[in-house]
Order: sequence, then structure tokens, then C-alpha cells
Amino acid sequence: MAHYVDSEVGRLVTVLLHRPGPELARLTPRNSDSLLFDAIPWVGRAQEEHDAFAAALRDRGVEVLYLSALLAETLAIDEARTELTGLVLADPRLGDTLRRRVSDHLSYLDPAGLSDVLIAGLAHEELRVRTGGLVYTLMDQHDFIIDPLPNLLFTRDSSAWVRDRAVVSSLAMPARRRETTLLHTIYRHHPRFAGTQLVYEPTLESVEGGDVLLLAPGVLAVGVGERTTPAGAERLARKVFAEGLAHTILVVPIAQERATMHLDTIVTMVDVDAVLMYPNLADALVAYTVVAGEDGEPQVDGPAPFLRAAADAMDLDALRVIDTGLDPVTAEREQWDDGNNTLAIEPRLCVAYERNVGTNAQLERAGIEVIPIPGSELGSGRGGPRCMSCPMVRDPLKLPG
Ligand SMILES: NC(=O)NCCC[C@H](N)C(=O)O
Repeated sequence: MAHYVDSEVGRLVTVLLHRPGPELARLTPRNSDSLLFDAIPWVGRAQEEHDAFAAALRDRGVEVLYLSALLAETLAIDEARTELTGLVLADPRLGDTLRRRVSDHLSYLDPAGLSDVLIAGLAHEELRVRTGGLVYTLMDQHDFIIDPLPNLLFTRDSSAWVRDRAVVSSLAMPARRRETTLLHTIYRHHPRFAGTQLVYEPTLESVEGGDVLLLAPGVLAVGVGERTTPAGAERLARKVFAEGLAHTILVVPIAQERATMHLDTIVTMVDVDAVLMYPNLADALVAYTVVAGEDGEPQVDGPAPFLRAAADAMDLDALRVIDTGLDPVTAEREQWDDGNNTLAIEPRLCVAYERNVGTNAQLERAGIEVIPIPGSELGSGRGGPRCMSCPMVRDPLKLPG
């Protein structure tokens, strides 16, 4: 199976999603901040919304893969099972006694059951033991023995594909770090990905998929801010240059704030030469242009206005810019609600949250067809259709002219 992605907008063939499940039911007012949710989602409704998202993609001929199914299939392989349970059991919080109890508990689970626990976590009350030692005894009943992964929903961030290589992210926030161990094991053990080379690994400097945009074949934009660090962008640049996956990387500083946690919260592509962009930042955004020097080391030029640097790198006269929202206040509201965060199915066709009516009208006016999906519950984690999807196959982009 050839996985291949060289743009944001080439016809989408295969995408990885995660249908949210019991891990969302772990969110409480007590833990939602540290688990990176702004509200407590209604789980059943979030699942309905997600099913509508998956159906919209399937209706357009896209193959939808589910992360939990890939994980369960991977866990049927002994080596993968040993690797992932080993990582969970290595948590120093457990101590030896509780570690033995957890190990016993996991050993009785079939691959699907183990997949469920690795995603939804294990609560204190779910581990029924007569004696769990000091650690179990002193744990609060609200504590988790294995932390849940509610942000697995945002499959964009934990991995991304650049041409035929997988970038397994190194996630910045403690609440998300274990997500990448699942992807790392899936890509190295699941038969579907046999022979896949990894360009990035979870132990390296922070890089998150939401910050990586494939502006055009050979041209990447990488946001650096709350999540991806300059060191991560530099490491990624060195790797993609060494493997001939790109000739130019635009490194784009973004404010270290929740509203702009990833580059794809302020800019996404909707056509080969058009971006949907948060107007309150459009003019201020700059980019450093990074190319490979003769010694293979990244060479940095700039800064220059982002839109100018991007057009130059993409060999365009200019990028067409469509504004999020109609006025500064609507723009700010709709940017917060992921109005910017569209997923292109092909040039001029994208999926967007229905609630962002001003932005979606702007898109339609600019000739971009919008497939609206509900997202009132899904959005409580602050992520839209692009965040919730990891394209694995897109048709190679044919550039105009
Ligand atoms: N690419 C994205 O912007 N992904 C959204 C991630 C939301 C998640 N609650 C987080 O804070 O990481």
C-alpha cells in the first residue's frame, strides 16, 4: 500500500481518524485544563458529530481508517504488544507492586481490550486488587493509573506524512506525549506500513503535525510557537533536506497562546494557490526561509512577510487570501471555533464546521465548496476538521501550467 502526501489539497484518498470514545468520558472540571479541553464534551453527541465527519469524507470516496482498529491489529503482534505495555509499565509513578498488578491486568486483555485501555486509560477504581501496595493505597480515587488520551481525536498532531515517509511527532504537552508511542508502534509493526521509513521520532525535539503544512510539493511551512520549537523545526528541516523530501521550509513564528497553538489554527489551504487565513494576523505573520546549504545544514534567510515568502517558495505570483470571518470580531470568534481549520478533499472543496457561518460564506464567495459538519462537542478540545485528520494518501499535486 503506497502512502503518499505531497500537498494540502491533492485529492484525498485515505485518511486516519480517531472516533472519540470512553477517553472523553474521563474529562471532568477537575482535569480538563491539564487534559487540554476547554469544556466537558457530551460524549454521545461528539461521536455523532464525528460519524458525520467520517460520512462526509466517505461520501466523497475517501477511505477512512480508524486509529483504534489499526492499534488493535498491531497489538495482535507479540513484539508490538510487549513494546507498548512495556512503555506504560515503565511509568515511574507506579512503583514495583502496582506495576506487577497492572501488568497482570493488561496480560488478560485481548488486543481490542488492550487497545481500549491504552486509549481510555485505567482509573483507580477499575483496577480491582486486594493489595496494590503503598502507591495504590495512597492514590486518590480520581487519579489514573494509566492516563487517558482524549486528544487522540486530533490525529493531525501525532503524525503526518511527507511524500512516502511518516513523521511521528514529538508532542510538547505532557497530556499528549503517549499518543505518539501508539503511532510509533503502529507504523513500525502493522503490516499495512511494512517498509515505511520514519523521518521523525517521538524522542526528538518538539514537532507537532498541526504546525506542518505541505504548501506545495517540496515546500513546507512549519509553525513555531506553543508546540513546535525552533529546535524541532531545525531538526525536521535537516531530515527532510537529507532525504530529498523538500527544498524549502518556511519557519513561521506564531504567538505562544492557546488560540494559536498550531499554524493550522490560523492558516489552511483550500486550493493550490489559496489560503484561508485569520485576517487579524495575516499582515503581521512572517516567515524565515530555510533551504539546504551545500553542507546539508539548513541556511536561514529572512524574515519576510509570510504571504510573500510562501508565494516565492511556491513559484506563484501571489497567494489568494480568503479571510476567516467578515469583520475583526467575527473573525476572532470564528478563528477560536476552528473556522480556519478546514480539511481540503481536493482543490476548492473542503470540510468545515457549520457553526462558522461567516467564514464559510467567505469561502463560498471565493469559489470554494464547503461541506459543513456539526462540531459543537468536538470543538470543545479546540480542533477542527484538519486537526481531526491525518491524510495518508493524496493524489500527487499537478501544478497549474
Ligand atoms: N492542529 C490542532 O490545532 N490540533 C488541535 C489540538 C487540540 C488539543 N486539545 C491540544 O491542545 O493539543
